[in-house]
Amino acid sequence: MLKGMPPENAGWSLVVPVKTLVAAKTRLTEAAGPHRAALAVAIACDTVEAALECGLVSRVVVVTGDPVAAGALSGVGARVVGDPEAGLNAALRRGAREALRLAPGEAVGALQADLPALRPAELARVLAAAAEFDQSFLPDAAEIGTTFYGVRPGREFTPGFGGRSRERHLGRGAKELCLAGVDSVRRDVDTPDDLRAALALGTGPRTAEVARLIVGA
Ligand SMILES: Nc1nc2c(ncn2[C@@H]2O[C@H](COP(=O)(O)OP(=O)(O)OP(=O)(O)O)[C@@H](O)[C@H]2O)c(=O)[nH]1
Ligand SMILES: C=C(OP(=O)(O)O)C(=O)O
Repeated sequence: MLKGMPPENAGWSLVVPVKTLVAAKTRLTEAAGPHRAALAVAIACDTVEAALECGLVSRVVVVTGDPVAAGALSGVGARVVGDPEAGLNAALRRGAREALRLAPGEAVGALQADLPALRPAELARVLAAAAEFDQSFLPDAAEIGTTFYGVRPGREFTPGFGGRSRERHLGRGAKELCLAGVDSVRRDVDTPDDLRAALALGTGPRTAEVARLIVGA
């Protein structure tokens, strides 16, 4: 590589965790009724499809132990690996190992699976900003959790998702990305209000279709 030139491979491998569908999106149980599992799959597929449309994303590795989710997500272009069944961060580390096996020189990020309004151009802004730091993250819309955590090539991938993960990532020295105009990357969907907010931003087609079946969404 010539001095001063950007690295030849400036792409990102993104790891997306998808929990077993029977246990997924429980905060939407009442709102989604019999459509809860379909909604979880639709949201994850719209998220992954949009991520793969981002020019800075080389691949998406989905970690799941669920055969239905695995089939749907490989159908939209993700590489799927099994879940070690040791919690969310262990699943993310498993996905990161696969990403590094496939592309040792690439940056690795974790992206939540519940971003159905994700816009590829907004994700590109986040990834371009993240590339400036060894370790960084993007807080969720509520500023309590995290929707993206990433590391530059060669840096240790140590995600701290779960609960109040914004605080945890800050405490571990990850750089908080403070960017305007990336609402779609921060708009995670856990509750009926979140779903309404995502629909107002404009979701991918699968989420919109399932949401039409849910009264009040
Ligand atoms: N592969 C994998 N993904 C997980 C695991 N735990 C959580 N996730 C995923 O991580 C993200 C955040 O998880 P949670 O907020 O705990 O679960 P959720 O299904 O989004 O919602 P709730 O059931 O309402 O808590 C979701 O995309 C989950 O699918 C796990 O053990 N393995
Ligand atoms: C797991 C997390 O998200 P949520 O519970 O909001 O899905 C997190 O933000 O770390």
